[in-house]
Amino acid sequence: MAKIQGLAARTAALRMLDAVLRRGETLDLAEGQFAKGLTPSDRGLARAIAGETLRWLVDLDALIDSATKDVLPDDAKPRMVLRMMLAQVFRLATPPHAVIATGLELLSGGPRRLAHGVFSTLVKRGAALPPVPTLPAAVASRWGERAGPIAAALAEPPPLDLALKNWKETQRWVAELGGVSLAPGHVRLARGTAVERLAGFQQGEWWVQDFAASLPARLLGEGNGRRVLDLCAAPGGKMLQLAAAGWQVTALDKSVKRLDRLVENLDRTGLAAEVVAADALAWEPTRQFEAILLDAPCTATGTCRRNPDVLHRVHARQIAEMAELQERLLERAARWLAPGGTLVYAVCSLEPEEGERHPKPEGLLPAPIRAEELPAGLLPDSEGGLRTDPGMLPDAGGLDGFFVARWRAPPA
Ligand SMILES: C[S@@+](CC[C@H](N)C(=O)[O-])C[C@H]1O[C@@H](n2cnc3c(N)ncnc32)[C@H](O)[C@@H]1O
Repeated sequence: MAKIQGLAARTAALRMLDAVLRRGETLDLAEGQFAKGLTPSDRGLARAIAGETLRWLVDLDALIDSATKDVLPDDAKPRMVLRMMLAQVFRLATPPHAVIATGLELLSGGPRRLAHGVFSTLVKRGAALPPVPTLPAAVASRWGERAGPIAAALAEPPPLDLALKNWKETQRWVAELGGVSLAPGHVRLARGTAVERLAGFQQGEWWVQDFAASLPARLLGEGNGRRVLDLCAAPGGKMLQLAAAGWQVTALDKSVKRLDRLVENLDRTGLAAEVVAADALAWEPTRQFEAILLDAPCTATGTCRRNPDVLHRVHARQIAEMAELQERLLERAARWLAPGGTLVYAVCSLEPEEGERHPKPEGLLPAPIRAEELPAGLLPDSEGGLRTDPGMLPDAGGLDGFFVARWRAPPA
């Protein structure tokens, strides 16, 4: 089978799509499972095919339905293969003959003629995708008036954001890497930049972190040696920011595998933190903290530009489950703050149930985020929380969707 060039990548992409759409797995997990044995370029291709198929799924299905007499079942293999074939032609500029050779091979023993016919009809007809992907109806309804701008931002994968260890060197890295900066300590590069070959990576001068993801730690300010608990810390982007800002960090996470990546990140950057592998729902600290950053587990719908699987596998049930877990984590974190200490809560979710709708944790006081603490173009909401979404800062390349809130423990 693997004799046809590029077939291995397509086979992996098909399995990844099946895992996301039928079993509700994340695209990252599916990639790790089905593309891990591929060459880096085949792995990149498999991810691109699966990612673009998920990003444009509604529009690809509309094209397929416009060219078939009988509607193909949603989960039938011919539909899945056709979605991939069209995504390659329309999004990845793959020549049709290469798409046909690999696509039909995936259907060996199946309705190849049907797939060939639908594909050729659409290509000959000059069919095209719309300029902006159509969101699944349930997602559009959840995101309400922000659905349009978010969908517009989804049309392309996002740029590459870096967080710098030393903020004072922002202009140096902007010049050296050829990027732009939206705030001190931030550099934005064009999408598709190969990270590991860039100057400063091996030396640990920066790490990859979406600009929105850098905002929660910024809202804790300078540490000056004070103790912060980074609760749910792995793989550690925010932990590195806190350590670089002079905090004495305790980084806790329950995933040993993700903590391995956190330790690698500490080694590469030469920053320090106490690392704790524990379940935050069971763990108890031996002393209180001057600050806590709770970057809670969430549905991650705010990362839809990079992870378009969230458009299809996150539903009301997952949102409700995450909201309940976040509530329990918030309750515990609130008890671990020293008098006068600050709690910053963050989620990379676009769902209000995981953000704005969480009540203030019992026993804490509001510590509203102020406009002057935020980068140009972003404002706090009327309650002093911060909401970002991919449709914001459109001229600068957008940013992930986050919700951030801040509270304070009463003084002693
Ligand atoms: C949003 S990610 C954290 C990202 C991280 N703060 C960063 O900046 O790189 C959420 C993390 O919560 C962890 N997690 C989920 N449930 C947990 C629990 N009960 N106790 C501790 N960690 C948990 C997951 O393993 C995951 O690493």
